[in-house]
Amino acid sequence: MSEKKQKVMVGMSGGIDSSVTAYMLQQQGYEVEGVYLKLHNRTDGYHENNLFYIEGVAKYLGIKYHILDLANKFNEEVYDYFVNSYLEGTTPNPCVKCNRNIKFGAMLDFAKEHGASFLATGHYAATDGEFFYEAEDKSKDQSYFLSQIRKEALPYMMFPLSNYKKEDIIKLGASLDVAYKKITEKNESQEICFVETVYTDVIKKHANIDVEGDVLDEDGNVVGKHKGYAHYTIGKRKGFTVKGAHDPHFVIKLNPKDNTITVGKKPALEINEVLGENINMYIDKKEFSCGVKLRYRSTTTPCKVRIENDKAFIMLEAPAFGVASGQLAVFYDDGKVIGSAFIQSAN
Ligand SMILES: Nc1ncnc2c1ncn2[C@@H]1O[C@H](COP(=O)(O)OP(=O)(O)OP(=O)(O)O)[C@@H](O)[C@H]1O
Repeated sequence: MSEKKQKVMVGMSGGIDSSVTAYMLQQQGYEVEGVYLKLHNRTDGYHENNLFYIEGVAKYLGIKYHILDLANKFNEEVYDYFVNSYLEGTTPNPCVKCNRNIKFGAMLDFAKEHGASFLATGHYAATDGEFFYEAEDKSKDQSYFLSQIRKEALPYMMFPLSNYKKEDIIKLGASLDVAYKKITEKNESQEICFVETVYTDVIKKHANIDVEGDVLDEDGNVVGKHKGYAHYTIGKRKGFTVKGAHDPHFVIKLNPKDNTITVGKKPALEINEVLGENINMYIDKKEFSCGVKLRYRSTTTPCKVRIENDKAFIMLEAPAFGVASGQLAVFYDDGKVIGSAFIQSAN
């Protein structure tokens, strides 16, 4: 008698990565089911459009798919957090929250309830069930965004694209079937799925952020004007005036209380110590040396970390520039993610 196939639930977005993920797992002999999450209605017909592509793939593969409406949870835990963070003068990371609470929180629960042994996605990262690792394709690596996922979720996760380059996935997809070919011909998805163009358009739906304010130097002197603090993030060097400045000036602080921004020259952006909160660790050590990424796409900086209660005290061994509160400090041991914390402050 043949053994029953193990079931894998695939998070399907209607994009090429998750569509090829489903194909690969079926090829590997798993029983594949898909699940589409309704998270937000960015534009009219948004879900219908995604479901059109999912339907085509599901038909080709002969698989069943589910639709799971998590719009309320997404709104509360990702969208509101995103808007509020900008209004509070910090730089949110909505994908990190979504991965922890939605995709590898509620979607994982759904997969388990439906008898799946694993949950797979088209993320570019790798896992051995105990840790995350950077993807082979470093230019697409998403391990930074996965670093707040609970340790308990890891044994259920699968990333079949971990060893592939995006262009190979597109090529493979285009060669499979017309349903896949159509997906390769549509536009690539946005960096933040609910932001159509720029983040300020989203914030503007909730608050008037176009309120002119003063630009301050590091001593608190008024040196120019800006168009509203929520338009800026740490390190930005455009869109404000600095009287008589010859050298470039960068935003070093946002002050929502009085709608001012503080600017300084490049050395003022230099950071040597970072305080992290809401830590999520995959190792038990309380003191260790590692590399830290302080934003997505930054290089790793060598550092020493001390964990105390829910905080991480991070001493950089080389300075970093333009570190924003609200982003993640992700700890790497070579390509292995050993934990992360949200940046609370840096100096
Ligand atoms: N609405 C959704 N429902 C279910 N799973 C999703 C959804 N959005 C994203 N995912 C899963 O998370 C993975 C990574 O999402 P991301 O937004 O980074 O998409 P992507 O790189 O554009 O991938 P894709 O090409 O599959 O859209 C996707 O490959 C998919 O498996």
